[in-house]
Amino acid sequence: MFEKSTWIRLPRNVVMGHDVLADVGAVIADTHLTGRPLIVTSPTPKSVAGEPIVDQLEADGLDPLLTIVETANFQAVERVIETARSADVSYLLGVGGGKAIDIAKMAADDLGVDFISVPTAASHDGIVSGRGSVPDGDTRHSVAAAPPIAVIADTNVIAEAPWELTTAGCADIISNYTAVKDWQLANRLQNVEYSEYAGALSQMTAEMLVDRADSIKPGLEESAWLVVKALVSSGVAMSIAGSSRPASGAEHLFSHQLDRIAPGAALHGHQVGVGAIMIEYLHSGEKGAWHDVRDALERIDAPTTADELGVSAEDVVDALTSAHEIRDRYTILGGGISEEAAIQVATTTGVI
Ligand SMILES: NC(=O)C1=CN([C@@H]2O[C@H](COP(=O)(O)OP(=O)(O)OC[C@H]3O[C@@H](n4cnc5c(N)ncnc54)[C@H](OP(=O)(O)O)[C@@H]3O)[C@@H](O)[C@H]2O)C=CC1
Ligand SMILES: O=C(CO)COP(=O)(O)O
Ligand SMILES: [Zn+2]
Repeated sequence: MFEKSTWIRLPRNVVMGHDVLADVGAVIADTHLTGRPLIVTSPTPKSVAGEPIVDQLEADGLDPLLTIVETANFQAVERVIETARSADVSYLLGVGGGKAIDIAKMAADDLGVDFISVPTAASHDGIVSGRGSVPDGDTRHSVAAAPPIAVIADTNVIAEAPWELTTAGCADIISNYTAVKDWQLANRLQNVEYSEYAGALSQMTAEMLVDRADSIKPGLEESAWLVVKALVSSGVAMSIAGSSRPASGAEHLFSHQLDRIAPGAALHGHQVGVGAIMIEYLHSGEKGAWHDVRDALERIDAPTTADELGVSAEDVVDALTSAHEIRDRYTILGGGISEEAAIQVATTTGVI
């Protein structure tokens, strides 16, 4: 008897392009959301987009509330939940980078209300996904959360964001190569369920971005458009898989460990990019595709070395040797990499 079933949750509206921030009210109306909105944002995105959205919604006769998230952690999720409950909020908007969007989507999931994703930077591929990712003590949780009912990505706002945020988003996409290889390996060695569609979509997204790398330039709205499209596509792959597997393998474990070892040193996307160079080396050896991963990162101006990330050689080796410990996710790191092997991979690839 056939007993397999799946539930793929995708956004109903993906609105992207020039000045679409002005359409927030229209999107809310189209999705039939009623009641009081809570805008969850972080300090810089607050002035770039949070406050203009408040002004727009007030002019539409709504009564929006705004709250600021400084750091992505479970306490922040709890605070947003309390704020929403005490102010009788009906739905949430996450306005900002990955931090604000993750916290808003996790709080919305707990509250059982809808959530709209308004990225102000093309810095990560969680803008569409139904996953939240937050550190918790010595570990990190990738948890199921409410996928956005709508995504509003204003390419004008995103093109004006600092260039390194866009290169971080590109690197997060380039890391899909190793994430998919790790997923396939886990399928072969551990019988982990693998989705051909999600894996192919994730890989194709990385290939399309790399093919267009030379046309991705600072300050260009066309570039913001290309990168946002790729981030949406990668998020859809995660939604199809029902996990972050298509976009998160050992290179992400390495980055999550760096977050603990050298907090705030570099952007998520940049860390996973450097991780992808080394993890590709572990998959395919010295003559393998790690050169291509490194070249693709260089072409989009993303870091390829520990120095460029602002971390030490010891930090890289620590993060590599402990990456397998933080999550029950089988990758090429298996039961762990020795210190000697970590030094060798990081040295051969020029990361340290
Ligand atoms: N759920 C998922 O599937 C995924 C989740 N993630 C998560 O997302 C986070 C990484 O995302 P990232 O966006 O790098 O992190 P942040 O949200 O911390 O944003 C990075 C920086 O960009 C700033 N910023 C955002 N928008 C603008 C803008 N328009 N102009 C100027 N500055 C801006 C932020 O300012 P400020 O400091 O003022 O907030 C912050 O300093 C991690 O926590 C990661 O785990 C990443 C990928 C997928
Ligand atoms: O960053 C992500 C995908 O790019 C999410 O992955 P995690 O589940 O490892 O946090
Ligand atoms: Zn990522």
